[in-house]
Amino acid sequence: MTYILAIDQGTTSSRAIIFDADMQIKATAQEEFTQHFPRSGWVEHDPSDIWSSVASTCRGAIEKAGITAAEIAAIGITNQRETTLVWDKNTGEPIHNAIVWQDRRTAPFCEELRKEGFEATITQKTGLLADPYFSGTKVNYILDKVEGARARAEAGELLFGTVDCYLIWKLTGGKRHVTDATNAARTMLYDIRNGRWSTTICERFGIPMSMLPEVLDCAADFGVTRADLFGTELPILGVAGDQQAATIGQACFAPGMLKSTYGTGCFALLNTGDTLVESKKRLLGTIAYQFDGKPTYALEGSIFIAGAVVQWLRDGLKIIRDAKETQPLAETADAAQELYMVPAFTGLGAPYWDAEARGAIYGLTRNSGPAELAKAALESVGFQTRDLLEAMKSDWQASDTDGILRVDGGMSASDWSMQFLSDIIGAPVDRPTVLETTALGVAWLAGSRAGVYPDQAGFAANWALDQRFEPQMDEVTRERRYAGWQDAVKRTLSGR
Ligand SMILES: Nc1ncnc2c1ncn2[C@@H]1O[C@H](COP(=O)(O)OP(=O)(O)O)[C@@H](O)[C@H]1O
Ligand SMILES: O=P(O)(O)OC[C@H](O)CO
Repeated sequence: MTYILAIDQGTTSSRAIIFDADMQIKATAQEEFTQHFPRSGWVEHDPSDIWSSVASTCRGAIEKAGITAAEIAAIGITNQRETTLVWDKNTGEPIHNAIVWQDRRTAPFCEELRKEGFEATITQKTGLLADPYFSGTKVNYILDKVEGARARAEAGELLFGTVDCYLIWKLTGGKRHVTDATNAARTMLYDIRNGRWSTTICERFGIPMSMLPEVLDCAADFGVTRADLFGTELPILGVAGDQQAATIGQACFAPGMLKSTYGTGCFALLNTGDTLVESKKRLLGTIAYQFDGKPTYALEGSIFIAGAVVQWLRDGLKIIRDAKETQPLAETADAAQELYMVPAFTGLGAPYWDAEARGAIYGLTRNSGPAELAKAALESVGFQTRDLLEAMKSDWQASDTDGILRVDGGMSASDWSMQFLSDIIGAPVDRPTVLETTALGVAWLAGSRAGVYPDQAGFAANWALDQRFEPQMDEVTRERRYAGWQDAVKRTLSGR
């Protein structure tokens, strides 16, 4: 039997999944690791936690599957995007903790970039915005704050990488310093039109080009693992950032196809083919995937809080013990009460990009209780998705897919949430049988490159529907509820 090992290095946990020759999950191992919050709005990971959790989950998954490493044809890697690492080229030692995508510490530098009019250059070249979310300003921060770092970088002693790049460096024993085009596209340093690092942006950020990895296609030769790690050398043949890997796993290969992943946050990607759309609605332009040196572009809407609002009901309000309890609670909510919860816990992402906004609940009465709050929390995810889709519709009119939204991620298991989502966007929502689409996407990249999985058309044909949710809400109610949400958001924005 032949297997593929998919590594999914996420924000709060690392997962390793063994897929069999039929692309079915054979075994999974998962490990959470510590989040560091040194100050309000700062989020860091210890690079040794990232590495050790990946190494041990890989070994754990192999053991659980009851196979030997020699039966693995290839490894695929997918990862939390934008999170930034800088390490010493000679010792391999990181010079700072990894600065996580959620970290807001570089907001003042971003403000500076906006004021001097540099944001237009960033958007033109990278498709992104001058926001702390992306890697570039984080690299600049590390070079500024760690004593002697900039001089060491200029002397060619330091390397930068996103999480995929760091893992490849570790897995190959420091032999390869490479990344893939989708991860490069999230750095704010990569010119996604011309497929090369931008000298203009690197110069403005004071980042020497010698720090940057080589950029490869998503299915490519990323090197082989050290033989002592798993007992044999294994080729790494597929890499993609997690939201792009989910787009691939959902087989959104045709322009107009759209997926939305509901984990901690929500990330919607619309395939725009050869066209890099310049959003007028503050969505991001990015690379969906790159094969044979040719990028396929996407419009992306990023929402920072989706499933995390359910975690807040559990850990903050303590009105549920398990995420699943939200559904029966929401079902018993008083239909006459129309609460709106705007979960701007860490500001609002697309299309508002308001880092200063904070969460709010509107419409509370003496009769409002856990059921109404749970319902409002689940609805907030649907409303936020509608915001993204409205922005996408105005940026991209060429869709011939009837607006069908393919969903995945932990929260897509909630039927109630997916029905409300369909109701409020007024379009079908398709949930596939495999909810681990991120890992599947990257397993397919590696497996097809290794010659054990089907080609793109064969893989797309393999996509299987678990359930389609059709809109049941009448038009008048839909538009009244959405107007209520828009009003709630307007009242929540910081007005900066
Ligand atoms: N049945 C459910 N109903 C509502 N939310 C859920 C349900 N199951 C999981 N979630 C939410 O989904 C998220 C976990 O999804 P996952 O894809 O594992 O996220 P991540 O990869 O970002 O850690 C959590 O935030 C959790 O609150
Ligand atoms: O690790 P996740 O699933 O929270 O995904 C994080 C995204 O890649 C951030 O852009």
